[in-house]
Amino acid sequence: MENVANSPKTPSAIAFMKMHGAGNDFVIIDSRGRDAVVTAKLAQALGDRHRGTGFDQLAEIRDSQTADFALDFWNSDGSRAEACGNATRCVANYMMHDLGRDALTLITKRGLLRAARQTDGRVSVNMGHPQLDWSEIPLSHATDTLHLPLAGDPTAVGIGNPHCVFFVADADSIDLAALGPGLEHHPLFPQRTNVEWAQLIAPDHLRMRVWERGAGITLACGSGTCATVVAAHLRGLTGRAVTVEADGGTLHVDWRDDGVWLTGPTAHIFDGTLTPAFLAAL
Ligand SMILES: N[C@@H](CCC[C@H](N)C(=O)O)C(=O)O
Repeated sequence: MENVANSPKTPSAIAFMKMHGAGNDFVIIDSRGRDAVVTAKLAQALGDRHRGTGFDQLAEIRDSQTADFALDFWNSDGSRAEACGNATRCVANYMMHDLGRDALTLITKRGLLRAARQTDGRVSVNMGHPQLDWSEIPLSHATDTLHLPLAGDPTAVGIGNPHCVFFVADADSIDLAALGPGLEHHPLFPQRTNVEWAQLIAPDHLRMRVWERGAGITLACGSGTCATVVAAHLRGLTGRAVTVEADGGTLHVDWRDDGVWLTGPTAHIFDGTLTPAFLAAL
């Protein structure tokens, strides 16, 4: 991918939107009708909460031949992500307003996804079928993904991106900053992993906290919420339709025959422009 600062095609200023879904916050750049402008360097610089805008993920909207639009994701450390449920819901809502529709399709590294606005204004996305085989998640070697060979007996689930889900008695007592980095970089996960700690409240209700790969502690994680409900159901703790309380808000997951549906609130907070000086300094 070309470097923003060095590309002759790079706009001298780049417009962006700031959005969040249950406190999981995003910068969105709409690159429909032009070449992509986001690079790892731009994501890293912009993700700095003091010298940039700060965000958990940066998403770039692209033209697509096969869906209403395409979406690429970067974490705040500059790494790419295959999936981001909450950013997908936020962008889908913006695009549904833009296109005057209540439903649409989009393409991510995860594949073709469907999104729809509910009558109460919440936005749902079908995140596809979960990956349960060690090689798909991926793990570094063949092992039982329902009971990983790690202290705390977590479950691994792929939602296009890797997740490691622990079931604990009290999610609020977990020191995310102390445990997250070691698990994210554990050799069992060759592409690193997102980590969730979930507490059972009822068979249709969980409390969940998260350490995100490439972003650290975040207030919610859509794909992590999907992975948690899949893991909880497979371990016999919950049904397939579960409300999940994250630190930043409430999300709902329904694991249906056509895939895992994630539903929740979205918010468009403000719009801004990256200045020529910021872009030139990259
Ligand atoms: N916030 C996300 C997940 C973002 C990507 C993740 N950090 C990764 O690297 O896989 C969500 O809402 O799904």
